[in-house]
Amino acid sequence: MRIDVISIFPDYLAALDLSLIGKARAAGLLDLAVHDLRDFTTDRHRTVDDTPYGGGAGMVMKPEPWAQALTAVLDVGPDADADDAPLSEDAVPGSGVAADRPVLVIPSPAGEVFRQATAHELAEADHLVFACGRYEGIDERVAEWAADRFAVRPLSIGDYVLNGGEVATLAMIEAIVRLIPGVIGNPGSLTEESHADGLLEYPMYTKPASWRGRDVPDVLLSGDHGRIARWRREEQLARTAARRPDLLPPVC
Ligand SMILES: COc1ccc(Cn2ccc3ccc(-c4cc(N)[nH]n4)cc32)cc1
Repeated sequence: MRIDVISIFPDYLAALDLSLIGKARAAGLLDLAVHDLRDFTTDRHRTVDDTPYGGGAGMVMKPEPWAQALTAVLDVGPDADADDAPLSEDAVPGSGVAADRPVLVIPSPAGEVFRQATAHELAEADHLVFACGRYEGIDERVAEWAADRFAVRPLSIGDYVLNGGEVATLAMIEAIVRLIPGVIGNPGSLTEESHADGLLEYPMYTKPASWRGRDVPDVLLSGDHGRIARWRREEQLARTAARRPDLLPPVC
């Protein structure tokens, strides 16, 4: 997988050099590059923003630097040798993730909510491009213009407002890249975590068996794997009902 990130704060993405993602890059499981949007401006002040048409507070990101940057990442990414053949249909119809069309993720408070299912979908893509906006956002015409060459996906990581797209991009890249085979040492853990089966994960314990007067549930020390599995499922359902009733499967 190839990932390109475009931002006016490229240092914000330095965390992508660390830990599992850093190791995946070193192992050749992931090809990732971060680009400074200001490198795609042409004026002396490297201007990326201007006042909003129609008035209103704040500034809006100018479209041309984005068009220059997005064109550049298409020319260096895995699509670079793509001939001018018409873009293929979606690999999964309606998914927006086509066999050879790069996905342009635009973090936005106005985007579709990014969920674990979205992470699985985007982990199948060959090329992801993240456009990290700042100010009040990016001129709307960029997403319209980009739709000819990208599957454009405005995505939100939750119903709260950040100052820009970088934190959302870090969260989404981490959620996506950990699903790539070989990135996580123990892939079995991917199937037992929250949201993997639609429910919240069960409580976890490790040594010591008794800690400050609090004991690990006896069932987990019983060695009865069937009983342990049943207890864990009951705990998942109880925890999900208490904290995220919206995730509970419908009662038939
Ligand atoms: C018009 O209202 C606003 C619009 C944008 C902003 C700040 N901002 C600028 C770019 C950008 C990209 C993503 C996000 C974001 C994503 C999530 N889930 N929360 N916040 C926020 C962003 C403030 C206000």
